[in-house]
Amino acid sequence: MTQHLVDPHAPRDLRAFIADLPKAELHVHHVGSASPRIVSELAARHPDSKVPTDPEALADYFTFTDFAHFIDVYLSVVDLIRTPEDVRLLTYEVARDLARQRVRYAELTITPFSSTRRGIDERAFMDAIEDARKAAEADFGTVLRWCFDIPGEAGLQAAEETARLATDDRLRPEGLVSFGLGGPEVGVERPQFKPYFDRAIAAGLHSVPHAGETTGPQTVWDALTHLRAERIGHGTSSAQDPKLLAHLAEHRIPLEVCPTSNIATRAVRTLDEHPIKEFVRAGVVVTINSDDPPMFGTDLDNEYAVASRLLDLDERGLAELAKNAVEASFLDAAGKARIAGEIDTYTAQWLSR
Ligand SMILES: Nc1ncnc2c1ncn2[C@@H]1O[C@H](CCC(=O)c2cccc(C(=O)O)c2)[C@@H](O)[C@H]1O
Ligand SMILES: [Zn+2]
Repeated sequence: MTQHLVDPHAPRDLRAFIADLPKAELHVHHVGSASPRIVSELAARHPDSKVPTDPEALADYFTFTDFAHFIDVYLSVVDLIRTPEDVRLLTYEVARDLARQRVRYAELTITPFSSTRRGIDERAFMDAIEDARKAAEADFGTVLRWCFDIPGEAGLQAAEETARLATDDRLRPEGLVSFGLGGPEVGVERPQFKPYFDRAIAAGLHSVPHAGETTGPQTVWDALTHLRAERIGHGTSSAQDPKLLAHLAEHRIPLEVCPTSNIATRAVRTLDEHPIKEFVRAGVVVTINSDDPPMFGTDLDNEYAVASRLLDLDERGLAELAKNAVEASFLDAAGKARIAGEIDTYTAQWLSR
């Protein structure tokens, strides 16, 4: 495991509280969540791949010099997923890992363009993720929903394909709730994707683009104004623009904060320099997420432990963070009330021990 996983500063009993705290995760990538075991199994099936087959060697392979290097490694894992059975297995196992952390609801970001352009049939792809989603809910009680995102660097052809797969009633999966934009931000201006987000929003999907992860606050402004973002993936550079922070706070537009991701991709130098404190101080709604947990040597529980340290939170503060994610989710009202109730009951029982 790389150095990130165990946050040495979080008190032991808070980690015990976090482990069983019911949680929702809103910013976690499908391929990025493939466990070292799954990745090494897939790599063993494809000897031509540069991805190590040994889980230990994989930890070193998942150490990045910069964001571009992260994307290269990410795509080498995408290349391993070649059949609908690979997709179904990966999705079900990701759900198992989420359930182990008491994640009761997750919006998983999937990049269907990356799979269909690598030859996976689109109908078989949709059937595979839906089969896994229904099996996971039945077997683990974890509710999964999908975000389809455009790999922005792949340009408007990828945008067109992603919008088609997300809005064609013969193809779009039942679990699809949102539409995103991922990949490198440098040189990938957000306004060009407006027509595709307009089509997705018209089809009833929620807009949740990445923005401000590796570029400045203008990218976040563009995501808000041109793509009508309801939440922002990362939004890290928002802290550089007090007007943007005030806008996010006033309009209660949540940031999907992924602390360890920002360190692993070198978007932020150290956790102590992470702007999450500024977000909270400005009244911005913050949710805690893991992004690509095995690739960053972390998991959602560890991200909550990191947040407890950076924000000096006790159990009640952590429960509020968890409820922020439930409230910011696109789950129906009854589902939100159920999970928020589980959080309150669990926290009350813990504090009354
Ligand atoms: N922290 C992150 N920040 C941003 N994105 C993240 C993060 N974590 C994971 N991703 C995922 O990485 C993918 C990148 C895929 C990509 O750039 C690309 C470029 C050219 C061709 C192709 C192809 O498939 O042929 C793909 C995105 O789709 C996104 O879902
Ligand atoms: Zn992401």
